[in-house]
Amino acid sequence: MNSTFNELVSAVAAGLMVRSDSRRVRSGEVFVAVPGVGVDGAAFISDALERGAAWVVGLPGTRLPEGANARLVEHENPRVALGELAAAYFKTAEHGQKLVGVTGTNGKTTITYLMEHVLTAAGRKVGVIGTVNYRWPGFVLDASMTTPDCWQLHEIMANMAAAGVDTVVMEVSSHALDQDRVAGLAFDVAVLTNVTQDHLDYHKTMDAYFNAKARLFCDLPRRNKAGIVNVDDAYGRILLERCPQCTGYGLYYPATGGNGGLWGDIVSSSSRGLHLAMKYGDQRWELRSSLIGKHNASNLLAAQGAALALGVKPKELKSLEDFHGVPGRLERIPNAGGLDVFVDYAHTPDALENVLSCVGELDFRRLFVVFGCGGNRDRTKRPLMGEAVARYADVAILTSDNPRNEEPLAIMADVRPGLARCAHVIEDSDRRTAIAAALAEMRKGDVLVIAGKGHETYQEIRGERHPFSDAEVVREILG
Ligand SMILES: CC(=O)N[C@H]1[C@@H](OP(=O)(O)OP(=O)(O)OC[C@H]2O[C@@H](n3ccc(=O)[nH]c3=O)[C@H](O)[C@@H]2O)O[C@H](CO)[C@@H](O)[C@@H]1O[C@H](C)C(=O)N[C@@H](C)C(=O)N[C@H](CCC(=O)O)C(=O)O
Ligand SMILES: Nc1ncnc2c1ncn2[C@@H]1O[C@H](COP(=O)(O)OP(=O)(O)OP(=O)(O)O)[C@@H](O)[C@H]1O
Ligand SMILES: N[C@H](CCC[C@H](N)C(=O)O)C(=O)O
Ligand SMILES: [Mg+2]
Repeated sequence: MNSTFNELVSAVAAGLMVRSDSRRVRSGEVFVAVPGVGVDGAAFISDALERGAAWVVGLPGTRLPEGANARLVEHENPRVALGELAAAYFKTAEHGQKLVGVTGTNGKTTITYLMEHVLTAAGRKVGVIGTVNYRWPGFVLDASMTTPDCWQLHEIMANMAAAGVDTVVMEVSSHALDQDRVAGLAFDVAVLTNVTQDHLDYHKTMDAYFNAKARLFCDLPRRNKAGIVNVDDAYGRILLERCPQCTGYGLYYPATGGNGGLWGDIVSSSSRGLHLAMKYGDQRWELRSSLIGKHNASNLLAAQGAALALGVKPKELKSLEDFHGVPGRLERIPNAGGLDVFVDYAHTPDALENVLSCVGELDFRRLFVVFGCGGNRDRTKRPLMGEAVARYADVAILTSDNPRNEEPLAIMADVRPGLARCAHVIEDSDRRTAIAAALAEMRKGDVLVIAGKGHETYQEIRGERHPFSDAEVVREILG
């Protein structure tokens, strides 16, 4: 029997459970057949029916097997249907939470931490969903993905609402946008950091990658919500042309004239941090931060722009001066050896360029960089990551990141051409002994950046996650 989507929404709002994995369906429930990236959920409709599904949502043209005792709802996008059903089940729109989405190749996690800090200081109760974890006051859940799947997302927001969270700040990955994981959510503020090479294994072209990110902004103008877009980035400028209602942010306002948008001037930048001067309309204010590097100046601007859009006053932004860093992002690892060691999450060419150019400006003798590239992800970024390292490193130690299901030595071979211009390269596919080799080679006055895995507490090899932390390994070796 065919039924309408509205009938189903009402039933779900009244407590009917929805599943997108046939293996989890129980008697009387709804099965949404999602056309997946790997497989087509429609192939599991029979399985769902055998387990007692009473409703099936599928693409137009979906047929139920002869004699099936279930109601069929056709929907042109079952992923969007799933999001709307999740919103109905968890009553997402009724929570009245403000929702901020941060997208872009690099800087998302950093900006969500900065926003959590400044909004909390301004008296909000904040929940954060992103790469490191999903958290709100009194709760921390392990994150398996940067942007969880749609049902889990609505469920987390409902749990946050029950705990009194009034503002949710989340990272929205390009995969999530492409797969409608944020369907059924209404963003109040969306932020674009930058679009540089990553994830071409999935999106194939930079334009497709950008267009996935741009989807976060499409619906904002219609609902009169705010977009905060980095105009120092070429794709950011394209987005601002497409959505001129968005607010641009950028560094170097004296050079641009500083009209419109939020502009930040780097008054000074050193190993002790940043001193920024902001201009927003006719308002001006300054900020000092212990975060270092131009990329963090940009992240600070983005966080301030989004906070302003949520009604935070410029003078309340001062609380950012007490923010002292994100786990695994240029995190200094104090050690008994007294060596300058940083762990960072740079795993794209642009992130390496940014973090190494910023460390490169510090006062040191030689720069050591331990890095590798993730397996089963964009192969074409590998030599470019090598080139970024070669531009700055005196000694490059090429090793494994998360090889996943690829051969570690094959991944390293993809990176190697990029390192051609680096005078001193050490190769060791074992990340622990690679770090040990770097530490053994270092002398006082040298600095080491261990890039790529940041906060991660595992290494994924042949599909299995083994406990591994760059920071712990340094402490184990140096005491
Ligand atoms: C390639 C990719 O992104 N896949 C994601 C996608 O999978 P999918 O829905 O297409 O799943 P599928 O395996 O093709 O199956 C299709 C449907 O059949 C169903 N099924 C399957 C088997 C069965 O017996 N019965 C059944 O009903 C499945 O439940 C699913 O609904 O949707 C799933 C639900 O949201 C995600 O969990 C899954 O993420 C995979 C695990 C993943 O590793 N994704 C990574 C690449 C990712 O998304 N990373 C980003 C971070 C990127 C960044 O740093 O910027 C992230 O947000 O974490
Ligand atoms: N604004 C920025 N521009 C370029 N590189 C940046 C910027 N901010 C941070 N980075 C670099 O990128 C790394 C990752 O930063 P962060 O975790 O904030 O980004 P992300 O977008 O959340 O990444 P992911 O997609 O992996 O979750 C940092 O460790 C740093 O090396
Ligand atoms: N969210 C990122 C994390 C990459 C982290 C890096 N350590 C790697 O494994 O490549 C991704 O899925 O591309
Ligand atoms: Mg992140």
